[in-house]
Amino acid sequence: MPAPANTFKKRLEARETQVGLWVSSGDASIAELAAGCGYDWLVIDGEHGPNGLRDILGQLRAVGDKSHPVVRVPDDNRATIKQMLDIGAQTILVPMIDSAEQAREAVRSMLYPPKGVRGVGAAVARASGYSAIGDYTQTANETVCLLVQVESLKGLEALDDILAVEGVDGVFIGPSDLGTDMGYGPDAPEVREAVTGALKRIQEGGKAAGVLATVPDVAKDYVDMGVEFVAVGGDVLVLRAALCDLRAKF
Ligand SMILES: O=C(O)C(=O)C[C@H](O)[C@@H](O)CO
Repeated sequence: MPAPANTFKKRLEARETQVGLWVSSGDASIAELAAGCGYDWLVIDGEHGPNGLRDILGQLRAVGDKSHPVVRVPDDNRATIKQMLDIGAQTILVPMIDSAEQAREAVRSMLYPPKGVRGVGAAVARASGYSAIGDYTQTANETVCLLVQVESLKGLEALDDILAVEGVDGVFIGPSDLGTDMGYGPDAPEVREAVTGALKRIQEGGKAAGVLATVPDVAKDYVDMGVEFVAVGGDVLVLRAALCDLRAKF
């Protein structure tokens, strides 16, 4: 029996637009709740959310097959990527990618030899159903999905080289980090122009493009552009706004 198909990856390859949500709370109940709201994908945020390996494991179990969990790792550390894949993440989002070399190393971390350097331990891991999936090691390379974040001026300069890296399935432009590097907030017109231009370059470069927009009208613009994976908000941001709005009514 082969590794389970990655429906998110297949839809990226079909150039469909998938609507997602950032889940930064680190809470499995909120992840489970969000998974039932119709989002095609959910970022389980291991970079800025209070998420360790077991926290992410709990959120993967809570999301189940109700949505597609995209695990954002803290950085491009090879061992961390291996651990997230072994607990069952199929799609990994790697932040702060500034060069093609970094992107190539991230690809190698995702794949079993000879194409990569992912350590073989799936027999005792959730990814293979604790060995229920007998052919996991032989088939997993085709089902994992690597998304890299380009979110600095240096990364934008290297974007064409990053787009040429085989094994990168999608490139996400991070408005907050890119904007800060540019000297602006994420919603500044200068940042929106840079983000939009980068997204078009990604698509022209043959990769799936991704972005986060917490302002609905901006998110709609990206969906209308045909951006392939668009996060339209975050659990923490939406919850706080709703709680403040409710309190203001009394
Ligand atoms: O730079 C960005 O924007 C992102 O990478 C997304 C943020 O990190 C996310 O936490 C929302 O603020």
